[in-house]
Amino acid sequence: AEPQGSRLWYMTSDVKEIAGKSYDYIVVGGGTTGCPLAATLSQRFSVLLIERGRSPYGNPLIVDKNYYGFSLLQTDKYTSVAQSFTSEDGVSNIRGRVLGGSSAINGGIYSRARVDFVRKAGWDEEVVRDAYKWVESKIVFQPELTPWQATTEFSLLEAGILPYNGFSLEHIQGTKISGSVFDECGKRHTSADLLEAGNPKRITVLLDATVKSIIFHNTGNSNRSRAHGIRFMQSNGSSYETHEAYLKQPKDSSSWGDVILAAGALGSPQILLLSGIGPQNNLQNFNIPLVLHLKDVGKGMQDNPCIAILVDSKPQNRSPDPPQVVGIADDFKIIVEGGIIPISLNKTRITVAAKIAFPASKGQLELNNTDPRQNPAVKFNYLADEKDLEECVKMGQLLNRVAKSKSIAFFLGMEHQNKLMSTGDELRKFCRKNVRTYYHYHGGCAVGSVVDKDYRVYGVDGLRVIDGSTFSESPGTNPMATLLMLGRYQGIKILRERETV
Ligand SMILES: Cc1cc2nc3c(=O)[nH]c(=O)nc-3n(C[C@H](O)[C@H](O)[C@H](O)COP(=O)(O)OP(=O)(O)OC[C@H]3O[C@@H](n4cnc5c(N)ncnc54)[C@H](O)[C@@H]3O)c2cc1C
Repeated sequence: AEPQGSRLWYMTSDVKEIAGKSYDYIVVGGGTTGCPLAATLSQRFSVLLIERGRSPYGNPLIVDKNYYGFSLLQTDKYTSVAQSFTSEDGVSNIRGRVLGGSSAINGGIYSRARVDFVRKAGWDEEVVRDAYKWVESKIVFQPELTPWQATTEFSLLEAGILPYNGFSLEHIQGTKISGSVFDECGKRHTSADLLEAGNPKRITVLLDATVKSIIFHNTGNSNRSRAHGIRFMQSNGSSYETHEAYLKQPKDSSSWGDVILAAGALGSPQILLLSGIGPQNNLQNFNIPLVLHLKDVGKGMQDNPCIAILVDSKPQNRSPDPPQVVGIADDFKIIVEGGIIPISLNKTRITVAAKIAFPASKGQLELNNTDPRQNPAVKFNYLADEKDLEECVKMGQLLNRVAKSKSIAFFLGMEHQNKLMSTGDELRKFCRKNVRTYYHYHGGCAVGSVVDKDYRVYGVDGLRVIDGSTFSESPGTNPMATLLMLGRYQGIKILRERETV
């Protein structure tokens, strides 16, 4: 068993211990959405939560704010807590690979989605509110501003991002201090901490195990396939050594549980494809037997285009400082944050970065090999749509105003030194050349095209996807809060569904 402090639920890295066992629910991916989902389902059902990465507990790269950003620098192919990938656009990016998922490596900003996003999603507003509050009572904190964050706050106000809204978890126009998953002692609380709110006797966490595919059986007379279990391997073991775990199958099939993919915007479409669900031609290229031709798996991939300015003129050795203050500008279309980010083990840069909240450009994800541990091929088509390019110009103008603010000059002890772009043409060129990620990528298993409004995969039984891959558009604000909420929300919905069976 893995070290887990005083935690009561069972956690192991021994794949053989789990092989052959059956559970009411199998949640694939112990990330931002998967942990609250597993915790909630465990209130009544046995749950296997299977995660390809290791434990976050006791790892300073994850839990200690002083090491914020270091986990993004130290990536390797199969075991580091962050896995790097480069999209086909040539932009380098990161995904979480640890219990807690990307909530264990991210900037920690916690901000609820607006009510219009919730309404458009068709969610029950009261259950959403309760689910947000459930998360917030456990892992969300009001930050005390660091000197650089206080400077960011003043510079955003000087740049005209008004009004000043003080501390707020809501997504409101202007400048606000946001919630954070770092507590007052600088300790990060990941989604894994939410497992403590479940029933420990019914949760089994299998770490260091990568799911290769879903096991399907044909049901009854119909030709419909039903998920029956999963195939998995030791994450750093041989891909030829495969194990299986199953869903319990009580006599009454109406009380069967589900395999639920919560493997993130890259992981969930990848597992569907590896399991034979997706566009036929992509599966044929890799000789994967077709279970269901579902053309939209991997479609609609989006990443919010970002541009950033370096505020300091050269690398220094400051303490890393994740964002605490957010500017929400241009009628919610632009989000701005500042941070101090390590660029090597002893050098940092001070940055202010802005993202396009609702990009129009979309791309796609495809398999490029059949190893579930490797990244699939993904293209986001950053700024391909002219509207995104024009929004990027506005972001550039806004960042220029922030960089030239008196607050930043005061913090640095001098005027901003770096050359700023000013004309539309210069900024367009700058955007095209320097577009990068804000790490808020999503899509690939969108509601309405791959999963239905209950997050069940179309055309098969016993299989759902619940995570960032299901977003057909960005929540506008930082997505973590809404994904934590979504795990809890869908868990509650499933429990309620089962009550009526
Ligand atoms: C560097 C960075 C900074 C960010 N900053 C912020 C921020 O400050 N605020 C904010 O709101 N958002 C932020 N985000 C975005 C946010 O963290 C993500 O959108 C969100 O965490 C995604 O949640 P998810 O549940 O969809 O996926 P994840 O949390 O990534 O979870 C997916 C899990 O599935 C596991 N998995 C994948 N494939 C398999 C497999 N085959 N078998 C077993 N397990 C598998 C992964 O290891 C991972 O643990 C940031 C993201 C990054 C990367």
